[in-house]
Amino acid sequence: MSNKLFKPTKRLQLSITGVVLEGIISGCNFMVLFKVLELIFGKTIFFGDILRATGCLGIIFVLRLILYSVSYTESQIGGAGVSENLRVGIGDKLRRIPLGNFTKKRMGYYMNAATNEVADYEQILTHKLADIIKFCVLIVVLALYVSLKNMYIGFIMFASLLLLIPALKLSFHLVNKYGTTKNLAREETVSAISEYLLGSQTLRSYGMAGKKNIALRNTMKEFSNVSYQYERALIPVGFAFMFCVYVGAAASIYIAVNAMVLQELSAAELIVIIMLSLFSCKVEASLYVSIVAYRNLLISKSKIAKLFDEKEEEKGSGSYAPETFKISFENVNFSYVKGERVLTNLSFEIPENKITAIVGESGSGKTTIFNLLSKYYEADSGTILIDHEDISKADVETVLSNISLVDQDVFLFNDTIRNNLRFAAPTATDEEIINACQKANCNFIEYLPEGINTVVGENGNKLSGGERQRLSIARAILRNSNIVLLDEATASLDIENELLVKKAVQHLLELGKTVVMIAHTLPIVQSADQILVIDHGTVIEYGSHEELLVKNGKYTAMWNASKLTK
Ligand SMILES: Nc1ncnc2c1ncn2[C@@H]1O[C@H](COP(=O)(O)OP(=O)(O)OP(=O)(O)O)[C@@H](O)[C@H]1O
Repeated sequence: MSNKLFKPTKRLQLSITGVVLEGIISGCNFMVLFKVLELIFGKTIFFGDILRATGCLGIIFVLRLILYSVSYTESQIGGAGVSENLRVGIGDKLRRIPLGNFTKKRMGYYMNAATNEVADYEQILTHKLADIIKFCVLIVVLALYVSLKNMYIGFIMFASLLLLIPALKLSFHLVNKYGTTKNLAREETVSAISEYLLGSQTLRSYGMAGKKNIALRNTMKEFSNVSYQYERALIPVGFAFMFCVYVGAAASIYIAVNAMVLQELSAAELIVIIMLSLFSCKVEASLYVSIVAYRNLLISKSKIAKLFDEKEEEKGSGSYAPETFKISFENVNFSYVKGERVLTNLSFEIPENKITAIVGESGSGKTTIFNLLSKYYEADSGTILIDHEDISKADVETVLSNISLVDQDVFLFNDTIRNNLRFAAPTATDEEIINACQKANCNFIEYLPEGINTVVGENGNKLSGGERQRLSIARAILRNSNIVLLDEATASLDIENELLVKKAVQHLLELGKTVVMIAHTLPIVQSADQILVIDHGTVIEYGSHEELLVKNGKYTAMWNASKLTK
């Protein structure tokens, strides 16, 4: 599929033909010049000849201008078309890549692929390919033309063209070595910039923004160092190649002068051959630079192709249609990094239509449980069931259709409250939206001048943390999924907001949802039907608040500690 996306469109192929033709026609200027020189040296030039020559040069100029303008426009349109197809293709591919792949580091890779790499590939199509073909054809035509005048000079021109082979072989080796590193450094820079932009508020508050941000500066410095190394490695090869080409041109001029002395060449032929020898040096230099740049830009193409080859989420291989929403983990093992176990033989049951709270020390694996349940990651072994249906047999979308996640980082679009909620249920009526807002205790909407038509600002920055949190619960209610996961949903809230969120969660229960919440503050989990205490990726205690206190274990210790910090 990806090969199809890389293919130049018909318009682009046409524009390449146009550029090549324009290049060949430019060579005709020399023929007109040659004719004029012959007439001058033969002392047979008349005013009419000058007019005719000027007319020919004019026609060549107009033809070139038309071909160039049409080809340039067509190549830009065709190139933009291929870029658009590639970017749409990348967007579609990203939809099928496991969600767990979207780490901060990988984000830079994906962003770089969709922006810089595609732009580089567009350059291959709009400039480099046509230039390479044009220069190749032009230089062969010139060498053939010169061969007709003097075969030795023609031979030198062909020989210097052959010098391209070792020069390019060596350059390609260097491009592969330094170009790949340069490409990686660019990826790192994109990652660092996006991380910097996302965290700019925090960085500013610590006075680490702008030039003071050493990490970002180092990444940029590394990129400019690698770019410098790349150029420095290539310059000697290019210089040696051009030196040989100019020595060849000097030899051609020497042979041509001798041939004129021996009266084998006319003065007009001598002048044209000198001009063509020097012109072909320039064309060869451009050809060399274009091919090396083309090879470098191909790294971008292979990067995009690699993205298209990335492993996709497993398609659902069996039937999956839970009727109830009891959740079971059976002997689940999982590691993010090979050898570093995060969940070990984890087994538990979460009853339907009840609140289950997951507590445990930081890093014990609570969020990881949610990550596996939402299929952001796949378990290494063991089974995760929703109503006896193995979620590994279902598509991510199918599993997520039953789950709503409310976490600390509520994502809101810079749009109205109505539209922010409606994306959870596109067909929801205003009445249903208002109803969900009431159930989620979003009473603040009543005080907004435009009610649900109020624009919430970029990522909801016109709302408080508690208001955003309750909107997120309203979204979950509107979505009407049977399982609601709350990951530290009240962590950053004051007592008043925490209470409102608690009430909203209670509403979820009334709606018959299976609610699972991760919470650090134990008072909020006190009323949960079941509490799972996680330690080092395994359940060490479970039961209600009262049952756990009787056990006098880890939960009791946590409970006592929480009372002390009050
Ligand atoms: N994407 C990741 N890649 C590698 N390791 C990870 C990743 N996410 C979490 N971990 C590690 O897995 C372990 C469990 O993390 P998890 O986020 O599940 O803990 P948690 O109990 O939710 O912690 P907290 O209460 O602090 O949020 C931690 O040691 C953490 O460093």
